[in-house]
Amino acid sequence: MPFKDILFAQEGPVATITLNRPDNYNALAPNISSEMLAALEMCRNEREIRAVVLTGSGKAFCSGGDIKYFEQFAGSNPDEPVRRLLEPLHRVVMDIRQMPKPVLAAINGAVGGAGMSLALSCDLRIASRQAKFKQAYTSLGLAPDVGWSLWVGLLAGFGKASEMVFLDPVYDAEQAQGMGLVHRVVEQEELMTASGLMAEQLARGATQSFAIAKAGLNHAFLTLLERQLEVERQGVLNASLTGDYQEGLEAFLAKRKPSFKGC
Ligand SMILES: CC(C)(COP(=O)(O)OP(=O)(O)OC[C@H]1O[C@@H](n2cnc3c(N)ncnc32)[C@H](O)[C@@H]1OP(=O)(O)O)[C@@H](O)C(=O)NCCC(=O)NCCSC(=O)/C=C1/CC=CC=CO1
Repeated sequence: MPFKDILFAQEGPVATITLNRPDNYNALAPNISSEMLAALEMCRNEREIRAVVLTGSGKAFCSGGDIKYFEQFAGSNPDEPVRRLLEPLHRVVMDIRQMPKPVLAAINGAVGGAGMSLALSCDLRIASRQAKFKQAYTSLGLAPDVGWSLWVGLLAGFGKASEMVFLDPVYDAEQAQGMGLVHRVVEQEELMTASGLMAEQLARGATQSFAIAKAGLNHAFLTLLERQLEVERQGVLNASLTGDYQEGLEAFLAKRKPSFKGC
């Protein structure tokens, strides 16, 4: 299947999906999510595939929602791009969680907003030492979505989730590992080798056993996911109607600090 915004490769039992919009730091617009859905379906249906790697091309893993796409709707329909993006992205996250095979995020660089949600929805994460992590939503005048509040709350805890929401620091890979957001940190040049080796180990594992165990983990920890996605959907739509979001958008595009008014 020809893809425009992702690359798809299969080597034996390991499939690799690469987000491939490097000029926009692999930002998420509707087409890239649709292509991820198609690639995930192939991974699910192809019996030979027993492990999936998700990574990004260039300097970023994924910078979240595509701010240049949001800009096209600024003013008249500010919530429209959020609506258009959320529907396929929610399905991507559900498909990753319901994939009866392990999904490994190979985090090659910057991660922001919904890009973090995407990485955290995977089963395992290896990060390059050059990776950096930013919540990003609230600095844009939006609110976390795509399961972000659930993932970060579960993995890093309520305190760190609050720090990220209110202060929006940029964490490096070691800090992210210390918080439980990534499992391993390796040198940039070793990332794809280390990820490939881990994926091969996963692909040699008891795939049916992994599928049953993953369903059990989902049931124990993620029964709230669908409800959380709905709460976040409503939240980010409400936030997208504020003046502060307009300001956040303009400030990002003008490469300046936003001046929020609180409304
Ligand atoms: C922290 C960063 C991710 C990385 O910082 P840095 O390494 O300093 O890189 P920059 O110089 O800032 O950026 C490099 C170029 O990439 C462009 N870019 C970066 N992020 C985006 C983006 N999200 N959309 C479009 N383009 C992006 C940036 O303009 C630079 O291009 P030029 O060289 O041409 O100028 C940092 O980049 C950062 O903080 N990015 C923004 C993160 C962000 O705000 N993401 C959106 C959060 S909201 C979100 O994810 C929301 C939704 C909402 C609704 C539905 C669905 C999904 O998400």
